[in-house]
Amino acid sequence: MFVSGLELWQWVNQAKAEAIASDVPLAEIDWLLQELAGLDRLALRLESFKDLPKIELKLSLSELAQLWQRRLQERVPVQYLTGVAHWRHFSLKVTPAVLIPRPETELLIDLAVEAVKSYSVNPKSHWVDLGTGSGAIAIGLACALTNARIYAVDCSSEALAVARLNAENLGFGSRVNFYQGLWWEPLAFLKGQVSGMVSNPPYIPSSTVLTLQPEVVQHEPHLALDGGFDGLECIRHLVETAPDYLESGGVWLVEMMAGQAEAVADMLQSHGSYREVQIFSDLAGIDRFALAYRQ
Ligand SMILES: C[S@@+](CC[C@H](N)C(=O)[O-])C[C@H]1O[C@@H](n2cnc3c(N)ncnc32)[C@H](O)[C@@H]1O
Repeated sequence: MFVSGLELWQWVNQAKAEAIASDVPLAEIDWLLQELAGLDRLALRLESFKDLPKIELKLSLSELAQLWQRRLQERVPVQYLTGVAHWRHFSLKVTPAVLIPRPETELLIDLAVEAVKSYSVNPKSHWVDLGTGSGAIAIGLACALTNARIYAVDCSSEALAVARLNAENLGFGSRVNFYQGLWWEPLAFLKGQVSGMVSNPPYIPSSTVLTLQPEVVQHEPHLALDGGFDGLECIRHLVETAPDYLESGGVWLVEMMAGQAEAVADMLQSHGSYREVQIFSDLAGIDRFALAYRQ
């Protein structure tokens, strides 16, 4: 479908006014047009696309307008509307079966790489991503730890289908193995051999989930959000179960919610199987990640 630059520019102006009225970030119009009109950020910022005689859209202008109304009225996240989320340098397919990977989660990969540098890594190392969702962490690990084999687990078969597709599309299909099941359960064959466990598990207290913004509570999978009554049920389980799977010196690395750092550090310290418990903050300065090494 082709539209003139002027027609699209007129639509953008209307969409901007609607975004302001509905308290939706203006940047989301750019995200939509980057995906659906193939425009780059500079052309959008300078509005230079206005002078183009024709622009190819992946859908008609009226379909674009309908999609935008779903964003405004139904509060559907723009990533579900386009089916794409950008995370690190990857374009990941997302559907409502998977959590939209968040920017803060990107730091887990850097923390894993730093942790690897601080002890000598087995070149045939096994790393796991528990609760893989879109596959973001597994793919990030496969890209950053070029000698590692990655094992990614999720209990949702719909999420795993998305994660598999992402790994294939990004060229990591042969380095990441996917398993359906509960946390470590499908990985019994790796007991005592895992060099690193990375997880962004559900960590929001059940009573808080329903108070989250409509984009999250109405559209993202609650299976990916709900961490039980205190939000710590999954993390507690990972603290208790990981020692059977991690090799000595193996890395335990988890994302958590603001306010959980002290409780998670206590769990790791008092378990007796971990050493060098550390807390790291995200770019907003919130204590967000817990890391420890298997004794
Ligand atoms: C917060 S999401 C994280 C998704 C992805 N790793 C990311 O960071 O964007 C948590 C994931 O854990 C999965 N999950 C929840 N309970 C699980 C369980 N008992 N065993 C395995 N996966 C589980 C959910 O399906 C969801 O995909």
